[in-house]
Amino acid sequence: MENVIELNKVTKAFEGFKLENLSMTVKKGFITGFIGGNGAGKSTTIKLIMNLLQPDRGDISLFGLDYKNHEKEIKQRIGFVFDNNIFYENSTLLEMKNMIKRAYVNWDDKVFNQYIEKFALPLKKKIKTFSKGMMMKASLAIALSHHAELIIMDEPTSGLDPTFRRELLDILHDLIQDGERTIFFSTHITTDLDRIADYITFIHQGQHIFSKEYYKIEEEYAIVKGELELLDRDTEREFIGIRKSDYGFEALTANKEHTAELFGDTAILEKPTLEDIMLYTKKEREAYVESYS
Ligand SMILES: Nc1ncnc2c1ncn2[C@@H]1O[C@H](COP(=O)(O)OP(=O)(O)OP(=O)(O)O)[C@@H](O)[C@H]1O
Repeated sequence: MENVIELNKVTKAFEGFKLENLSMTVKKGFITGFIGGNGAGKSTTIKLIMNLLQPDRGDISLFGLDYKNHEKEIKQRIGFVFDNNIFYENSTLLEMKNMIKRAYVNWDDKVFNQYIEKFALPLKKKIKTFSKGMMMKASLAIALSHHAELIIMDEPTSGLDPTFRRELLDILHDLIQDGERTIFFSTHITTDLDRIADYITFIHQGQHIFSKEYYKIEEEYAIVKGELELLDRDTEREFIGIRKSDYGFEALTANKEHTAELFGDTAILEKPTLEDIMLYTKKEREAYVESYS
């Protein structure tokens, strides 16, 4: 399968934060959701992918090309939806569009006008009168109007109400139907991904935890619930993070089949949410740091 984005052992350090040896790929024709807690390094990774930041070490390629020799070509092929407002507030959307279109060889006014109609956006009102949802739709309309093969978005659904979010997710879903476009977007709202993501990439404190097909997560991970007597040094090794209470324990396993064999019907296995996986991973990493510091 073709990789549209490839990061190979990418490291980027800031004071107090290090994105370390990040290797990941984004597959052509699919939607990849990019998750991680606050400060995990999602925006930093997206900026590296967009060449808005340069790595200290490691290689980044898009469409099999590197920025050093192919920056212009790569940028033409990406539609980037920013997390904050890039528009001039006193301009109209029409004025902004006429300015931005000059940067793109394949700009297509017909496509732009279709999105303007679909999103019911006013072309001649000043941007400062736009709501957050309208602003997001305007960014999306612009990102989609130059026949970009790759759409990258940093937190596109944050701050949007549920109706707008739903609408945006439906649009993203429609966009990839021809198998030619690829979407990569970061989000805090992991339930959004249940609806549309084919792949999930998860980072935590600058470390890559996994990149997986969504359905594999359900196959491999489970929440396990049982009585405390089931836990000992051996069985605890089975888990990523354990929560104990007077009534029993709840834990996450990344080895569902083996766990099911080990505990038989003494424990209950349930389907985890992405939020569960993030929470237990955070717990495990914190416990590890605590015990070795
Ligand atoms: N230009 C910079 N200079 C110094 N530190 C930075 C810079 N950009 C980001 N950081 C730090 O890097 C860390 C990761 O930030 P980043 O914005 O990539 O995380 P994130 O996963 O997008 O978080 P959030 O979900 O909260 O937006 C943070 O601790 C942040 O303060």
